[in-house]
Amino acid sequence: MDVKIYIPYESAELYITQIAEDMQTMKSRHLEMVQELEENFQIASRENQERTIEKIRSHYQNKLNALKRILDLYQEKVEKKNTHWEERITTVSRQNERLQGEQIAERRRSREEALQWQREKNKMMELFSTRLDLLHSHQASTLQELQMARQEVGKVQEMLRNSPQEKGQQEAPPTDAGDILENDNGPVQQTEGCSDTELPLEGAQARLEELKESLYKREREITELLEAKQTPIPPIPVAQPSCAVLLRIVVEKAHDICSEVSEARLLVDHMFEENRVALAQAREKLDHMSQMTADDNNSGEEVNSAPEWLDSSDEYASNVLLLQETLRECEITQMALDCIRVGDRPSLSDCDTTPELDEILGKGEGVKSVGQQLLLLQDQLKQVREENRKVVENYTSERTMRKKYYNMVEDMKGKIRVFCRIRPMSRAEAAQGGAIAVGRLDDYSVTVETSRGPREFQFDRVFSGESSQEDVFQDTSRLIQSAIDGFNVCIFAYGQTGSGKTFTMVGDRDQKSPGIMPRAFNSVFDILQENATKFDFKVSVYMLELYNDRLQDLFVSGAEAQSRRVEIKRNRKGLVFAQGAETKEASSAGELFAMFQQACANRHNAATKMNVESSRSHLIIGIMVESRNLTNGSVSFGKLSLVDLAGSERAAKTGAKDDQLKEANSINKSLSALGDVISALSSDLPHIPYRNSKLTQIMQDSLGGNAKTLMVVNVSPSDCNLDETLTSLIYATRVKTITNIAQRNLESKEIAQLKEVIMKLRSGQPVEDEEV
Ligand SMILES: Nc1ncnc2c1ncn2[C@@H]1O[C@H](COP(=O)(O)OP(=O)(O)OP(=O)(O)O)[C@@H](O)[C@H]1O
Repeated sequence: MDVKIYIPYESAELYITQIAEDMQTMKSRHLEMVQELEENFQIASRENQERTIEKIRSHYQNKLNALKRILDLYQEKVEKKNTHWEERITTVSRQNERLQGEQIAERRRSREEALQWQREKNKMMELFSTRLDLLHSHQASTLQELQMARQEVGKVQEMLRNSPQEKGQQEAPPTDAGDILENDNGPVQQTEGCSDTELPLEGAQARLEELKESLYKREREITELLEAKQTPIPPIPVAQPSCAVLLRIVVEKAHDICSEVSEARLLVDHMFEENRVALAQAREKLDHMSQMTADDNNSGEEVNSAPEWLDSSDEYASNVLLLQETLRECEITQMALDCIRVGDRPSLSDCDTTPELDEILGKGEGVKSVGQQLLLLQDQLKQVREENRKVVENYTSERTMRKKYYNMVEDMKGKIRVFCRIRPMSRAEAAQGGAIAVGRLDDYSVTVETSRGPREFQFDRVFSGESSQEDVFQDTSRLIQSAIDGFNVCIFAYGQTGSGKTFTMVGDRDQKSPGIMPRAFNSVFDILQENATKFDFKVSVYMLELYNDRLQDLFVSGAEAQSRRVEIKRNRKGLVFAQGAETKEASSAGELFAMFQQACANRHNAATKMNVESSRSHLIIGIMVESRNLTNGSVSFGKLSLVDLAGSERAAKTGAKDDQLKEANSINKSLSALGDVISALSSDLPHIPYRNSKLTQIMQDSLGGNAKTLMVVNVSPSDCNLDETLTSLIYATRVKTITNIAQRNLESKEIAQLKEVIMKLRSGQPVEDEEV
């Protein structure tokens, strides 16, 4: 049964109002809760996001750390390899030097031997000419006698011809003569008559005999003389001990090289093997030929007759000779190579008593063969040296290439490039008796002899005292192109006073050897000229001096310079500019150079103990190049800063007093501020103290900034300046680790146009509609 409860209207209204109010309260509470929940959700999602970000960050940090570790490992490896190669190079260069020394000694020895040979030859020539003279005189007298003999023979023949006639005349009339003959006295008379006619004949015969005898005698003498002429020249007494020593030294040295240089050892082994094969082949061929000769001899009818082909061909004989010669050479080479490999020390007496060698050398030609053998060994030594040289060359070029690519990578990373230039020893240093303590090892390394042994430094390029201004500039010209392409480029020289900074940056006094600055002026305008069809260029320049911590405009002099206030400012992009300094436009290298000369004339120089024309200020030249691309209208702004720093110095050493002492203090202060900036940058410190000096303020965009920077560290080679040189080199090494963030200053056509409009508006010029 339904029970109905009636609530009075007022109460019901009250309840309903109450319920409505409660519901309203609940709703607002719910809304609050929803809002709270939403807020919580947002907080939670933000936290989530942050956690994710943190996770990603740590992930990448880990990755970065891993990469860093890999890089470190790689660098360590590279350094290890570097040291390994350097050691090898040092060993090889030392060997090379030793070999060169030996070569000189050998050359001297062979010159002496050649002189001795010459003397002996002259002696023999004299002997020959006296013999020839003798022969000639003999020949002349023989001819004379022959003439005489011929006359005598003529006479005898005449007499012989006349005698039968006379006989006929005597026998012809059968007269009294026969009677006479028949007389008792007749035969006597006849005999007498006969003996009268035969007497001259007998005399002629005797004379003939005499002549014959004399002719034989002459003939014998001439034959003897001729024979004497044909007898071999007695062996020239070459200084055998020197040969023996030379042979021993050559073999010893070759063995030393082989034991120290593995490539040489391999080469000798290879040569030995090749020679062994050649020797076997030559022997085989010679055996074969002798066998053929013997066969032909046996098959021939006459035992002693030579084979047909032997008779018919001279070629055969010469082939045999050639083969014998080859065999002999191979055998000598074999012995020499064996000695070199094993390290035997042959002496000439050994050679003389070794029957094997006797056989090879040939008894009568001992001296000549030793000479030949020496020549052979010298040839081989030359070959080994040549190979050695090639190996060294390969090492060097490989090392150079590696460093070149390493530098390129560093350059791309934005590392500041550092060149080191060692100037020649100055007269003052030579007079002080200073020894050379700093030297260039190769294109990239410099070595310093310190009291604790040699210390090596690596740079992007190293120039020695012999390097020309052109050599130094050649490697900097790439940066000038960068300045024109819209980069900020800074080239500065650093080093102790008198180390050659001004020589490097400016050149010598009369500009016979211009330095980087004048060369850069030419180079800028040469590049502009080359690109004149593609770009429109504008070149402007300021030249400043930082003297006693005060910036001075070098385009003005005297009182005006004193009154003008030049301040270092940086634009929004962080680029440094000199406010208050005059900026002049230049349209040619000549014009720029004239401005430079004017500026140099206003610069502060003074003589110090260390340098007769010491720069007492820092010279700063800024060349701004604005180039408008004629094809796309884009504009780029590049700045080439060229800085010749004043020299760091020790007051005591330079002999500075009064004003000069003040100058020196100011220079040293600014340089030490520069040192602090370099230290902070190289140690990655959060704060870089650029503001400590005007010099560091000027160089702010070049060191750790957005410029491409090249520093030339100049050093003296003398041990008198060893401390300063070491300090400079250590600083320079630190600078090398600083990374810049080089950026191109490029604006699109539109921005460039708008800027132009603003400029026009500022200067109150009218602006066309289409310009905007
Ligand atoms: N590479 C070089 N070849 C020949 N002479 C040199 C070379 N470098 C320097 N010199 C000579 O050495 C002397 C000192 O050089 P320089 O004036 O350039 O030194 P610096 O470092 O600028 O000195 P400072 O800091 O005192 O101005 C000069 O006479 C210069 O001609």
